[in-house]
Amino acid sequence: MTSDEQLNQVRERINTIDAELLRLICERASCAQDVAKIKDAHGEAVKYYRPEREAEILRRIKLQNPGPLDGEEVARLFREIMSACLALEKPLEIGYLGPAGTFTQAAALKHFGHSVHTQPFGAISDIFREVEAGACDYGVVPVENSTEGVVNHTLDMFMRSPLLIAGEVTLRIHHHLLSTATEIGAIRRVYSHQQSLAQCRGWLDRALPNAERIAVSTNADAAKLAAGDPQAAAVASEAAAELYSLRVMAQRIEDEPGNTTRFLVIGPEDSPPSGHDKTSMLLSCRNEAGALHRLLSPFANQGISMTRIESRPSRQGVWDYVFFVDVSGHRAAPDVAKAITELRGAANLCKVLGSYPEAVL
Ligand SMILES: O=C(O)C(=O)C[C@]1(C(=O)O)C=C[C@@H](O)C=C1
Repeated sequence: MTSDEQLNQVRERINTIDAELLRLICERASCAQDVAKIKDAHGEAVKYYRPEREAEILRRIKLQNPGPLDGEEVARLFREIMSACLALEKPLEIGYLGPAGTFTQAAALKHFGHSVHTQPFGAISDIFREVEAGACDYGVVPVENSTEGVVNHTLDMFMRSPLLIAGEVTLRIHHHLLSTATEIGAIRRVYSHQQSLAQCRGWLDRALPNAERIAVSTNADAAKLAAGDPQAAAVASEAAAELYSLRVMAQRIEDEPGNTTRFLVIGPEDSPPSGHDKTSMLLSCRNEAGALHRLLSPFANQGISMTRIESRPSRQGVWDYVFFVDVSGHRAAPDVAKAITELRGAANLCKVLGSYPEAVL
C-alpha cells in the first residue's frame, strides 16, 4: 500500500469516528435539555449551573482517560462540551474584571467554558454589585497571586457583600512585552498593572533599565495605551497582543516561572458537596495574647487542614483585624460543620463565605 493509500485509510476511520462523536455529543446535549425540563418542572429557584456536578464529571474524565491525550487536555474538551450543554439549558452571564483580554476573562472562560457570555467591568466592586443585583449570574474576581500575594480589594468586598464563593480557578500567568516599536531600544515607557510590573521587575531592570514604569488599572488598558504610542510597551498577555494588534517583543518575562493567580467565582449561592471541596471564611477575634491561637484551634481539634490564612484591617472600628481562612472540606461535612459551630461560639465574627469544589482544571 502506498503512503497516500495508508493516509486515506486512516482518514476514513477518523471521518467515521467524527460522525460517531458528533452523534454522541448531540445525544448528550439532548440529555441536558431533558435535565432542564426536569429542573423547570420543579419550579422555584431552578439551578441550571451545578458546579459540584461539573467538578465530579471533569475529575472522572481525568481518571478514566486512557491516553494518549493528556488528562488536562481531555478535561478541557469536556469542559467545552458541558459549557455548550449548559448554554442550551440557560446561557450564563459572567461578569469579570475587564476590559476584554485580561487574565480574569481567561480565568472565567477556563472555568465556565466558551459558551457563556462574559461581560467586562472596570472595578471589582462593580462585579459584586452586578451579581448582587442579579444582572450577572456569577462573577470572577482575582484573589491571590503566587508572587505578589493577595488582591486586597477582593477580600475587602467579602467583608460587606452577601455573595458566596461558588468556585475557584487557578491560572498559570505568562507576561509578555508588547509594543508597536520595531526594536526594544526605542521603548521609553512600560505600562502595566502594578502587580504585573512587580512580577517582571527583574527582567525589566535588566532589559529596560531606563524606561519609565507606569502602573495602570489593568493589563488590557496598558495594551491599549501601548497601541497608541510607538515609544511605549505594555506588559500583558498574548490575548491582549491579539486584541490590540501589538507585536510580542519578548515572551514569558515574569521572574517566577511558576507564576499563578487564583480567582474566585462569586454568586448568590455556594456549591453543594462535590467530594473534594474547600471552605472559605472570615473570622475575627479580640486583639489579645493567644487570641489567634484559640480562634484557630477548632480546625486543629477536628484535624482539618488550613490551606490559607490572610489578615486584613477590619475598617469597622470594632475589631482590629479580620482573617480570611481557607480550609479543606465542605461546610456540610461533619468535621467542618463541628469546627464552624465551635468557632461561632468563640469568635467575634465568623462568616462562612462558601464551600466549593477544589479547582479541577
Ligand atoms: O446535571 C445537570 O444538572 C446538568 O445540568 C447537566 C450538565 C452537563 O452538561 O453535564 C450541565 C450543566 C450543569 O452545570 C452540570 C451538568
